Amino acid sequence: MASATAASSIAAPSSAAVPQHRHIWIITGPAGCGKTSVAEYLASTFTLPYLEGDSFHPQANIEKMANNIPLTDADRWDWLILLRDQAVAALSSGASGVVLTCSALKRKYRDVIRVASYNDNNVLVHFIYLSATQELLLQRVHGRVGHYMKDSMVKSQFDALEPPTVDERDVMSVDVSGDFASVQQLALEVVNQVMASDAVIVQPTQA
Ligand SMILES: Nc1ncnc2c1ncn2[C@@H]1O[C@H](COP(=O)(O)OP(=O)(O)OP(=O)(O)O)[C@@H](O)[C@H]1O
Ligand SMILES: O=C(O)[C@H](O)[C@@H](O)[C@H](O)[C@H](O)CO
Repeated sequence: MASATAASSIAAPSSAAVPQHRHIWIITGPAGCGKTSVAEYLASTFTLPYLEGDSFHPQANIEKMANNIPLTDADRWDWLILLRDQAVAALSSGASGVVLTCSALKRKYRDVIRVASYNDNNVLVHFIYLSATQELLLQRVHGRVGHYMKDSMVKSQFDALEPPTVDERDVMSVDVSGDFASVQQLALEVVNQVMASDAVIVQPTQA
């Protein structure tokens, strides 16, 4: 039978896993892949600020998309730089990480966000790419109500898309063909893996 002694009943100070970096988590993929629900889930699970990339588009971009006109590279540059600046600002305000949604369809768009870590060695950028077929996203966008982006725009998103390649080592791909709960679980596993590899174990200082 275990018996607690006076000495063993005093809890020893425990070691702690402390992240070495601050993290920008970008949830990416074409319209309708589920960026919003994954981002909200991760932000609430890890208590991080959440930036909805679409809400930073200038009105001219929203009007184009609402009128079924795909954005060009020129339409996106300033928006991408603004998203990067907003993410960096969230970290500068003291957050240990920030979750950002951004379609980031092309490699050069992802490169714009990557600059955040070139400018600050304490910052790591990670892309969680929500992978789906065009057919599935057509169905999901078709079923969505009250959004300016209609299913007629899904094809143009895939035309522009440059799916991340294996040499983009900061990208983790998540298959979103499952239901909400299973997609959220896959995204959670990805974040947990990165956080585990970034952690150092800090032993408590002895009094
Ligand atoms: N795993 C899922 N299973 C079923 N439906 C889903 C799933 N994920 C998202 N949806 C639905 O698909 C639609 C598109 O999802 P959502 O708006 O989150 O995508 P998004 O990537 O944020 O899109 P956008 O870039 O256009 O803002 C929504 O109606 C959402 O409820
Ligand atoms: O780069 C783009 O073409 C845009 O960011 C789009 O992806 C939309 O903002 C989004 O899909 C809204 O539905």
